[in-house]
Amino acid sequence: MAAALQLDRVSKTYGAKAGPQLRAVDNVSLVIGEGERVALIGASGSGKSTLIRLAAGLVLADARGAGSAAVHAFGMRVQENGRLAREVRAARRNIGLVFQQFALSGRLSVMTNVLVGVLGRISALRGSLGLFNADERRTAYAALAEVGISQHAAKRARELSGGQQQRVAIARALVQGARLVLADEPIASLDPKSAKRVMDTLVTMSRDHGIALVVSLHQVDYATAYFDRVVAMNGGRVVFDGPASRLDAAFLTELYGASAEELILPSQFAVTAPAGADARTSQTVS
Ligand SMILES: Nc1ncnc2c1ncn2[C@@H]1O[C@H](COP(=O)(O)OP(=O)(O)OP(=O)(O)O)[C@@H](O)[C@H]1O
Repeated sequence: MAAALQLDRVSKTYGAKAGPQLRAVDNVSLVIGEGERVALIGASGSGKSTLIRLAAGLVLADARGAGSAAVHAFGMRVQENGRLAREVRAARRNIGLVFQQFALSGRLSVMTNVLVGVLGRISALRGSLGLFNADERRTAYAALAEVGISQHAAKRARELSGGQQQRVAIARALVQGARLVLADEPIASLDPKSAKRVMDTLVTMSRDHGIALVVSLHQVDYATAYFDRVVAMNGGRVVFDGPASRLDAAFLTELYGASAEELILPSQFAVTAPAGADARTSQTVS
């Protein structure tokens, strides 16, 4: 069975060759299994967003010679050797994005934003005219109900709170039929209650539909409460890949440096994962 996501020797260097260069991601190889849930943690600037963008083919990896750097999703090539693959569109159909920057169209209705999820499956003409059929509308409404915001279906997306907008993006991924969801800091700038709601929704979606989930997070307590597997980055490299239970305070303090206190110790609020979300359920971080 092909992995949901496979990164092979992927690096990303920013900056012109002549000028100062910064290696945001440094030779990362990673395999995420089907239905697996992984939290990506690390200090600001450690490369989490760049890695997620590389996985989605939104950022091109450094070219390093034939076959040396590649990204595959469900066995389909996303990019290879610094170029987008020919089959990238097909590969992306399996990948749902919950990103702040690629969020919603604020002036369109919540329903229409969710229906964008079907665009990969219907003709460009029907999509551009917004001619969605009754079945597609029913599916979109069901997805909104599943994430708990169907009552807002007719509102403009910009009228919703940040957390509700993230849940619209999750509904869009469901309608898309995504088998892997990449969420880049989905709870950054949300209040604790909304953050928990969004995390609950993501993990429940993953569990109920067998969707693999990769979530970058600033807050370590959410990573340990919701995820079995944690990947930690530092300076563009993967410095830890294993069960959340193996993360200890000394490692985390080193990982987060000066910001450790604010991000790890002590938590201002208890983070409790939904029942059965993962191995470390109902964990209270103190
Ligand atoms: N488009 C870009 N051009 C130049 N440098 C970039 C670009 N995007 C990211 N970087 C740099 O690459 C490094 C990694 O950034 P990235 O956003 O991936 O880190 P991050 O771990 O997601 O950080 P944060 O938690 O603050 O979002 C940083 O030093 C950042 O300044």
